[in-house]
Amino acid sequence: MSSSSNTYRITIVGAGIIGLTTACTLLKEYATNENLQLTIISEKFTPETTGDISAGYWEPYGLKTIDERILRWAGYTYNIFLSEFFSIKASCGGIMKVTSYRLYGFNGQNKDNNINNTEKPKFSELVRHFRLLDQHELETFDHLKPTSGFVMSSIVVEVSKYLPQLLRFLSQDNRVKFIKKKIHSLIELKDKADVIINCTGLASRYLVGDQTVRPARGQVIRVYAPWIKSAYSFDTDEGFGYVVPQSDRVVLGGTFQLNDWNTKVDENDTRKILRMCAKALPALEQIHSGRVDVGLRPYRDDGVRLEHEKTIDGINVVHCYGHSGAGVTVSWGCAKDVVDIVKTLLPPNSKRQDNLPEHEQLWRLVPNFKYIILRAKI
Ligand SMILES: Cc1cc2nc3c(=O)[nH]c(=O)nc-3n(C[C@H](O)[C@H](O)[C@H](O)COP(=O)(O)OP(=O)(O)OC[C@H]3O[C@@H](n4cnc5c(N)ncnc54)[C@H](O)[C@@H]3O)c2cc1C
Ligand SMILES: O=C(O)C(=O)CO
Repeated sequence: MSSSSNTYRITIVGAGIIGLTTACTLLKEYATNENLQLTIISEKFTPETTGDISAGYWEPYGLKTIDERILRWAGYTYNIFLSEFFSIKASCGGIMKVTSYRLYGFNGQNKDNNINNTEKPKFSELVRHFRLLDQHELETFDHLKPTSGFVMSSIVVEVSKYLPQLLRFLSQDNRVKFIKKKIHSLIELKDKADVIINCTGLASRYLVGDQTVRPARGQVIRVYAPWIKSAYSFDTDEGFGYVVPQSDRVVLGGTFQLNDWNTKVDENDTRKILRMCAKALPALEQIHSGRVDVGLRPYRDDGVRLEHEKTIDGINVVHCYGHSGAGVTVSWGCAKDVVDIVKTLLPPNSKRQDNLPEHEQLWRLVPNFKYIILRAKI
């Protein structure tokens, strides 16, 4: 399997949130493998990845089904992000805990028929402080007149601040190499890697010929609204809207347009997003400008593809793509499963360094990381 020097040559294609989270998890699991050579090849790096545009909000969204895998990945990711160690030490990595309100039904029409006043979303058991809103609380959103809703503690990851932290963490390890390049076929890597990890998102449509991966176009607006400190998502008569606070801007969304490849700003979408969000939070009617971003979520008909494939050319590939609107939400859970598969192909030569919780191990392995965080914080 590996080259004669028993070197473990692993190549990750894609440096979005999925690729970089996977790389960090690999370093944790192969902490004492001096024989590891990890190459990260990507056409684009932050801030040009899909995640950089995203609202970075924790909630499984934009998936045809929220199955056991999604719940397991999302729950694991939630705990990593909310662990004391991670949120304190990584706070300047753009990670925030937010109170989040989800409001169903608009003007009393409960369009989302499978949600009523008593039903909870599948992920309610995964999060802290989840509670259904009572009638009095629902009435405080009288401009929307929701029929039901809930409140919980969620997480916001400002990906354009977070990915640079992961890159710094990775670049502290001399086993890691970065290559900024577009590859046209995995065969190009055949004799250079023992295992390839495909984290190319929507581009997997071309790179591995998966025609079930399609764009789900998302447009968002970043506005200056410092009075908004909670997250809101809601139904309106024009669709699903959301308001997600980040460190110095608030992300207003959004659109979810399947098979729409347009990456240019659509002014009608901008006006619609502002109208929807102002229905939920009328003070937003004062907002007339912001930075508009467009991204193409990697939607996949059968959901996330996370599996090992031995190609006809004998290449070991572990695929991890198709996260649609939930790539941030499931990132650490997916990375763990990907690396568990890699470990069956290239067994790491040691167990964890001590019995620290998973997230502490990850960051404790590279003291500089904490230093980087503290330095960045200063
Ligand atoms: C508007 C919007 C809002 C969103 N909000 C949220 C949210 O609130 N919460 C959430 O969880 N998710 C959200 N998402 C979804 C989330 O952004 C994606 O699920 C996630 O970014 C996918 O990550 P990825 O690493 O798989 O793909 P990408 O970020 O697209 O990264 C793929 C990488 O592969 C590289 N690549 C592709 N092809 C090649 C090639 N041939 N050779 C070399 N490199 C290649 C690219 O350059 C890129 O670096 C949102 C998305 C959008 C568009
Ligand atoms: O727009 C998206 O993809 C989201 O996940 C919003 O939270």
